[in-house]
Amino acid sequence: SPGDHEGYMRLALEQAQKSPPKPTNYRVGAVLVDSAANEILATGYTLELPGNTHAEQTCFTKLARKHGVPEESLGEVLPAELALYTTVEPCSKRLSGNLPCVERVLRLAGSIRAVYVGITEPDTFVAENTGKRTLEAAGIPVIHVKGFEREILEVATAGHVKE
Ligand SMILES: Nc1nc(=O)c(N)c(NC[C@H](O)[C@H](O)[C@H](O)COP(=O)(O)O)[nH]1
Ligand SMILES: [Zn+2]
Repeated sequence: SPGDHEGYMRLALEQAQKSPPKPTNYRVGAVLVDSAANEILATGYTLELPGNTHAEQTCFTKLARKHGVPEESLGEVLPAELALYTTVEPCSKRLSGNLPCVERVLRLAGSIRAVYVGITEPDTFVAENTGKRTLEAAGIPVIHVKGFEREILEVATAGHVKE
């Protein structure tokens, strides 16, 4: 059932499968959950919204629009007990120079209480993703939901040239 960690990660993987394959990023899916109400607040997948957009970023953009606030002030209008599920851990650096999703999660640290990830980021684009350390230092645990690693990696890298 979607009410448990595996259920939400499966939903995030279903989102990732909608992402158009590209050699320069991963196909990622994310689900933002109000864990107190056990309700899904938003879903997102890489490139769902126009521009070079990430799955997690998309969840926040959608909610900001829904609440009529800029993404930076989303923390003021969101419920206080959220969980972010993302198939690949949030980025700590983006080769495009856009704001990493770890920074976007940190802005919502009062609401997002935990981040659930399917896999850590491979080192294809960024040698070392420092997101888990950064988030946990801010009091946001990053928890690995096991069992989807092969499927998530296959979907994430579908646009990459196979060696
Ligand atoms: N967690 C996560 N969600 C995404 O939706 C996505 N595309 C990535 N990808 C991480 C990867 O490190 C960056 O995609 C590259 O660093 C290129 O950066 P851009 O995406 O062009 O800003 N990671
Ligand atoms: Zn990102």
